[in-house]
Amino acid sequence: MMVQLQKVHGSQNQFFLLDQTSLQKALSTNELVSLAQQLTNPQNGLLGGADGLLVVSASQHPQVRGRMQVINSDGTFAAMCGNGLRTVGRYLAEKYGETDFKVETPQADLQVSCQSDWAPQVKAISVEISPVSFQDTALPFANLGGPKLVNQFVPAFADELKFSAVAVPNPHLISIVSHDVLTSNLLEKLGTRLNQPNAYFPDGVNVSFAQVVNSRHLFVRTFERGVGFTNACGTGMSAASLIFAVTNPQAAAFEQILTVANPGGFVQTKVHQTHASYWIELIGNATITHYLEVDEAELHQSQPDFDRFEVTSTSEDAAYRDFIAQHTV
Ligand SMILES: N[C@H](CCC[C@H](N)C(=O)O)C(=O)O
Repeated sequence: MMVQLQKVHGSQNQFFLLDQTSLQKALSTNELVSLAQQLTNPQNGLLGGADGLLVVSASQHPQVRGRMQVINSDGTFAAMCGNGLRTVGRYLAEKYGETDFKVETPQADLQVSCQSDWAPQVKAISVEISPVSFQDTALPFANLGGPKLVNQFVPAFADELKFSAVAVPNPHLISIVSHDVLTSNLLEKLGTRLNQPNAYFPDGVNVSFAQVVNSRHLFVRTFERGVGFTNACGTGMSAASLIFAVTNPQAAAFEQILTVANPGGFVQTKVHQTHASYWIELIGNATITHYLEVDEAELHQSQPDFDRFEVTSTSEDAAYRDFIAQHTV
């Protein structure tokens, strides 16, 4: 039986998307991991590979439209994916003809809301990034001087930078840096080191450097856990927005739309503070670049033959790139 997958991106953070409910026999966890690693491989994957595989399945939770699982290109599962949730949100909105609903993720059912198109063929989705925790056990992290790390020097990581660690709920290490540090090789060195066996982040960590352009505009680069450098990391940009708001009270950034640029374009964030907790709204594109048709049996193969995938390109990626070129921030 022929089934359809999508290749999608949020701010050029690229994924394959598979709806398990479209299969006669859902893929097992091992099959999903193997498929993710092969599809996304930049050398011999499909369409130049991707940063991960988004797996949609039915949710057993009431009033929830579907469930999202995130598999990084190295085969590890992630607790959350902001750019990916926007594309899953669009997929479910079009599947069910709805604009506002919740999507089940490992730690929370999160709100998704379709926005007005940012431009012709540039669909925009708002997603809830939550839960947020600064607790060491939530990332987890250790050996960083206590159960929380907020805006502290960490000489073991870099001589003159302050770092914050936060789970949204996937793990993030954030530093607000100068343009020179942002463009140095420090991010790659630190990201690589903290995603190999290390004394601080046993499960790895997404590492982001954020440059403050002004009080409503950041630029964020991320070295992702389980992937490496990506064009954008939705949870990384959300976490960086939170750290900016928390550590720069004079900017009065809470409840304000922030523009967060990245190598793949830009998104908008809004950091919400409710009593002693936070959540972040992430708004950005949800672009379908290709539709893929393949016999379901191929997906169950240990080494799928990508020549058997019928690929149809859309014109959405060109529309997105035009939009970004006209709105470079
Ligand atoms: N690499 C991340 C998952 C993907 C996050 C990123 N692509 C996003 O848009 O949030 C992790 O293992 O925590």
